[in-house]
Amino acid sequence: MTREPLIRLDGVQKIYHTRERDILAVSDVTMDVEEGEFVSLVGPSGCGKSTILKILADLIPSDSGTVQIGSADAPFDPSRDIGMVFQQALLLKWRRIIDNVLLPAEIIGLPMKESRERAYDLLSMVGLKGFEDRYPYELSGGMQQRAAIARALIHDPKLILMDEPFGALDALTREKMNLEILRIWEASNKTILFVTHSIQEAVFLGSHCAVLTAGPARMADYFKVDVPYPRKLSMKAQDSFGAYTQRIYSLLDLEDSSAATPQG
Ligand SMILES: Nc1ncnc2c1ncn2[C@@H]1O[C@H](COP(=O)(O)OP(=O)(O)OP(=O)(O)O)[C@@H](O)[C@H]1O
Repeated sequence: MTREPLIRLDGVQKIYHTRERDILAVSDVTMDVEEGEFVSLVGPSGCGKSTILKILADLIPSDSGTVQIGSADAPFDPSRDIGMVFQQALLLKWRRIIDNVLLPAEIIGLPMKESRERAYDLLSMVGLKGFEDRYPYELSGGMQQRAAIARALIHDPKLILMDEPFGALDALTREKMNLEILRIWEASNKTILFVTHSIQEAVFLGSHCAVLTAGPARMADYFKVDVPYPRKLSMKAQDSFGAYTQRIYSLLDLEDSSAATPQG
């Protein structure tokens, strides 16, 4: 028996209606995401990446096509089963780190004793053991983003949506966080959809890559990245890795499209 995908998008389209004009933000996005996958959504600014995450989070409706998350056997409730991480950590500056991590649990109304224990475990998992009682201003940008990741995991969601989570970090911290997020993904067994502008980051992290193009917004490709985990930064120098980044450069018209590309 084949397992149903966690997410099934089929012909999804989104048009924003403004006073001046209609904006085709997403045109015909089709993809299946199996539980436990790490899917990178890569593309230029304005190609509709955030719009896709908003549709998945049930924050906005799509205009046509099918959006299915979960199944009759495994129902999915966006308010409980999704954790979100944004470009900015968005921690409440008057709350200690532990209390920031506990915020979604408080909002949903989860039992506090168990949640507090889980928050300590998560902060340890993201490398913030010993920083539980600090305030956000006492942490670096990378540490704040780790706290935001712990907060996204506190209610044990099935799906993590990450919108350019490392976009505001310096290059070295970003590479370190790339390794961290893979470690957290492997330890937590979650399904992750990860939006990025960085082609290198998309390939390095993803078990699959969805490539979106702007003008008009459309899904140009969806392929499996056949590079084994655990991934190491040195893998970026491998031919197979380069072939995947080349494939995306070609799709985005950033490179000579005659270069060889792997089949996914
Ligand atoms: N609420 C809105 N009303 C009108 N247009 C919108 C709205 N939100 C997004 N858009 C437009 O839809 C298109 C896709 O936007 P979206 O934010 O999804 O792109 P993106 O790929 O996430 O961009 P970026 O990488 O710059 O964050 C853009 O042209 C944007 O201007």
